[in-house]
Amino acid sequence: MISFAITVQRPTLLIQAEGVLDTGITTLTGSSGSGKSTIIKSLAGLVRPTTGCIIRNDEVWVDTTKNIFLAPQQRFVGYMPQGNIVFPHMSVYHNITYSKRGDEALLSHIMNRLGLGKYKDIKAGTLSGGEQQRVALGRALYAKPVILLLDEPLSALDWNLREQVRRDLVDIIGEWQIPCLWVTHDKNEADEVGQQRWHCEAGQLYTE
Ligand SMILES: Nc1ncnc2c1ncn2[C@@H]1O[C@H](COP(=O)(O)OP(=O)(O)OP(=O)(O)O)[C@@H](O)[C@H]1O
Repeated sequence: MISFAITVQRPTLLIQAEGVLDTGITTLTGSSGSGKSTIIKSLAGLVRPTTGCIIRNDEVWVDTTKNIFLAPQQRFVGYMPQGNIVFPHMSVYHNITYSKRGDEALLSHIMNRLGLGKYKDIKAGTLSGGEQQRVALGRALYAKPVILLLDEPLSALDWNLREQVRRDLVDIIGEWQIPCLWVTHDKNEADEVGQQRWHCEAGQLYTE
């Protein structure tokens, strides 16, 4: 379980967010510029909150009153950013094993589960959008994440691919039994995948 209560001061916006992430998918919707990526990046350790704390079970990731800030690599989060999600010139194998945290057994399980075995030595940049999405998820899972942070995981895909990839992501996340924060612009997508729903507006996080 991850609990947090943070603020992040941006030049034009104060972002205030408080919540608890437990096993299962929590979706985060909100208009452009409302603060969604800032919240996800704060959990990943890529943004330093101005004030507040982030705690996973008994481990303090951030406590600004005590000047505690755990670096991203110490948090073991699986983070899938928006946009270009694979290293295009690296093979699927090297993309997935990038974190060096997993082992052969986990690699083989991920390859099979995501249907990537036959692409192992292929350059990731040559794969289709949906296949690249699976490679990115494979890389996140190989890091043995304690939480998955997905920033618009379907936005780069063609419409006809989205439903299948969405179903695959939901199934796999369910099997891994970890918390997942899934950012999306699409309210229908949020309805379909989320057990818990959050919404961000003008920097303020609301539970729906
Ligand atoms: N590194 C940064 N430095 C300064 N301001 C930033 C930085 N990153 C984001 N912001 C500002 O913080 C606000 C929230 O941005 P954020 O990217 O979190 O929004 P978002 O809800 O994810 O938007 P989108 O849906 O368009 O990705 C915006 O006003 C943005 O300009």
